[in-house]
Amino acid sequence: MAASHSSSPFDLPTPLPDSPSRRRHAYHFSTQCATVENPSQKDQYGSSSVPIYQTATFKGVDGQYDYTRSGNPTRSHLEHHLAKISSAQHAFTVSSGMASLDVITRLLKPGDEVIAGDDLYGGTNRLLSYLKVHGGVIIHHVDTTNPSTILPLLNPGKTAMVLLESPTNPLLKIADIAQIASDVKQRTPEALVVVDNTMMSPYLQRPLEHGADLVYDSGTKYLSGHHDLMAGVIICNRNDIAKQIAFIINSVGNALTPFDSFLLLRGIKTLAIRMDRQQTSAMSVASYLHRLGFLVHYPGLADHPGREIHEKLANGPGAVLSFVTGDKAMSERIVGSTRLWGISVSFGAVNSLISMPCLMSHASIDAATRAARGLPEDLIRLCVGIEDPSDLIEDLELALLEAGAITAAPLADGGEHYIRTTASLPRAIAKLAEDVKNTGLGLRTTPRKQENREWFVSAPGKVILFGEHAVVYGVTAIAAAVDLRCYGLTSPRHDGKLSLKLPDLHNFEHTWDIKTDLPWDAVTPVLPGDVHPPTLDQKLVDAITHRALPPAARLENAQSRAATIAFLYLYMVLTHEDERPSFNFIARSSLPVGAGLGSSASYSSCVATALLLLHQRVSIPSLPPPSRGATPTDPAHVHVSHKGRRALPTEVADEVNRWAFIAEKVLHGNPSGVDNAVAVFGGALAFTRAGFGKKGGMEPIHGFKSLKFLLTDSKVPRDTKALVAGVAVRKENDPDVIEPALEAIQVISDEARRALSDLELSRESLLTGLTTMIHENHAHLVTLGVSHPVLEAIRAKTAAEPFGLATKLTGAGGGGCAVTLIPDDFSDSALRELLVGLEKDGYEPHVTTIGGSGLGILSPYDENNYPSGSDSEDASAPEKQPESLRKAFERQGVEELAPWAEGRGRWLYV
Ligand SMILES: Nc1ncnc2c1ncn2[C@@H]1O[C@H](COP(=O)(O)OP(=O)(O)OP(=O)(O)O)[C@@H](O)[C@H]1O
Ligand SMILES: C[C@@](O)(CCO)CC(=O)[O-]
Repeated sequence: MAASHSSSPFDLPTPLPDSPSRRRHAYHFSTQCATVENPSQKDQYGSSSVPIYQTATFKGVDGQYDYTRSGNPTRSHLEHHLAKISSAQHAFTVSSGMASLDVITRLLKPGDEVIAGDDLYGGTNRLLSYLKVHGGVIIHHVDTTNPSTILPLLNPGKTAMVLLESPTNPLLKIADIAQIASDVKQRTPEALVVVDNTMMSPYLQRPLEHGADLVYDSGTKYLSGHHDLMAGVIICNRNDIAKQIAFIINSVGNALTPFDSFLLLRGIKTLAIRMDRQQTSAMSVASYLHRLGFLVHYPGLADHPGREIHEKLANGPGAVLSFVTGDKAMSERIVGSTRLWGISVSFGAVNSLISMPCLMSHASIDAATRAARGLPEDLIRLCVGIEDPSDLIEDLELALLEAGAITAAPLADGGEHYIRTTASLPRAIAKLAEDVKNTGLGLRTTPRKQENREWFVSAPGKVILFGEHAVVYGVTAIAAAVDLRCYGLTSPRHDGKLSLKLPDLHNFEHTWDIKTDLPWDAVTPVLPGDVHPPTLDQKLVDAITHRALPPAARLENAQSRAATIAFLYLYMVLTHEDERPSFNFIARSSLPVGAGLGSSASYSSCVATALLLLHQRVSIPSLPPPSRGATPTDPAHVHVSHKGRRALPTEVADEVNRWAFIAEKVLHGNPSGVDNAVAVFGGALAFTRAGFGKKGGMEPIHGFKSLKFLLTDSKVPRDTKALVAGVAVRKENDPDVIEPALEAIQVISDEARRALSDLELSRESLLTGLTTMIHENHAHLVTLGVSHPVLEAIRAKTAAEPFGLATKLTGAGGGGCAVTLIPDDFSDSALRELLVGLEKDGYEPHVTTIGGSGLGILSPYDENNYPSGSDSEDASAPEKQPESLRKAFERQGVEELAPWAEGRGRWLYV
């Protein structure tokens, strides 16, 4: 055993170049899996499969092996192979996954403290409970999805182990292993971070690379893949820990048998190929259930709360998912009705399995504890195998039908589809009604009250990767949120006035007397619950333009003029009867304005959100008051910025999106709606405008998070409205040129969408494909007449040696920004050189990843801390008041805007 453990994990080295002109890359994971070689342990007969040394003892003294409990050649091969594929220094194999944990927990002493998750495999929980009673070990169970819950429990000198699963079993919760490991190392460096990696296998996740000290796997699952053996694997890099583990295994005598070592080695050869297939099918099954309206736990789904962190830690969402039906008896019927899905505990085999954790794998946790830890009794776990996914979905569909969980519903075109049955819906609806009653969440139907809060809202800009302009004519666009945002802040007034301040637009500011300065005779209000007609009320636009705008001298800037009309238009249309809220609104952006990154849509989304909140047409759940007094630096609530994702209900997001689209119409003339959809929903979307002979809608796209882009602002101003109108004219005049270009862009978008969601596509093929598509899409945009010499210069610069990068214009073009794909192997020094070069030419480059949060609203917790920025209050005792949120907001530099805003407290996101 010692021989294999001391060897380097890279015993299967990249071969030397066979000619200077032909490079060889390091072997990929699947090659490493399939190639079992241990140069320090050659077989005497050259057997191509590792032989089974089915012997208890070895003859002679001073040999490498003497007794199979301590070491066996078959096991050595296996452990060497496992260390290699896990990029680890040491690997050990024992008789089961639980035996791995048993070995690891033998490192503990009485009095030691262990911090573990609250959604753990039942067997893990059972062993920890045993240790608590019989070993004097103190166990703390916490929600590991929130690293800050661990911090108070890290007890220097006491905390000996932090035990994590990610994703957890069976709720698929995600723990930020890297963050937790870093916190643990900082506060209790002596504590070991241990990760159960069984759900992922070393193919998808290698926790040692994220700071874990010890990783264990149940080899019974994905590593072996056939449910024909039991095995446990332990890997680590630290020699001191490896020595103790080897000692324990030898003393306890639970090392893996030669025959099981042989079987496990055989299974590992196909790990990558099995996992690829199982994962792709799992995604299909998860999406299918999600579409039907079930609550599905799967980190591959766009609405999974831990998806962003998971994508940072792992190379895929895996092949286990779970979902709830709302009814335990119904879940039992579903499980009992499947034929292809075997009812069984465990997972990871080539055959698909279905189970109810509360009755099976987690039955050893008592019902009260299950309830306390939020494990639903009706939860169904699906472990997807390698069968044909259409058979799996069909079998599941029949079981759902048989159990009464779904039912056929007619479609408008005469066809039918399946929907979730109402049997479980009344509960959901009742719950929603209860939520609305308790928290005020959702859309308002009751009369408004005086609004005294400051509302702080924000929305991101966007980058269109494929399909700009064409999207206006029903072609699909692929777009994603960028990490630059517009922020809007309201502060109440009590003097019947309304003010708008736009510091980004030459510090434009104006105040209106609501009653006398606005053209109320021209407005037809849209009542709460109604939707705005598809076209703008031109009469109102004209009335605002001619009667409400400040004198021309103050509004010669076309940008502030448009922004003001959009703001007043929404304010007036949303107002009905006497409900005319009096407040100040100020908007600031970290986005370049009018540069093609959707500054108008993020501004529109902020205006729409602020106005809907002030008109009390939408509301959000409020937090309970803080337990201690807030100060300007301490909001007195746990700061969970970016953890508030999915906290804003869909109906609020939809309503904001509808109104942001109206504001966009004022600003853009004929917008497709893609920009405001990204500003509100965030992430990455394939967006198709409705009404061009095909179904409109949007679909989240995965796979963007890992891509790096360079956005270069050419600093050449342009006007989206004019550019969009220009394409319309060209399309009218020259359809034979423009129509084929639009069709070609649709093909590119379809291809990009397929490539980005194809989990089986290699990274290299994805990047090569995207590069080609970027070049092609740009060429079509040139045909549409929206490029600009400066954009071509940026393209040439990024494409030139030594960079060789693909760039296209993004957004409306005509100047504005260019987007460049930065491949994984592009060196930091080359990137620095490129940035310096671009800056030297007068451009503003910005390296970014895309796909972050959409609309955000700061939860209104600290009304007392930040007094309202009302004019009268400011005037009365300015020195005595703590600084208003508004003043602080205005004071921040553009660079500080985002971190400062984030630090204000708990942001709730769509
Ligand atoms: N921070 C801001 N404050 C006030 N108004 C803004 C702000 N940002 C954008 N706007 C409004 O949006 C307009 C810019 O819209 P335009 O469509 O030209 O650029 P963009 O949205 O950045 O680019 P694209 O639509 O091509 O993505 C401005 O003229 C202004 O009216
Ligand atoms: C040019 C365009 O396609 C994108 C502007 O960001 C216009 C639109 O879709 O509204």
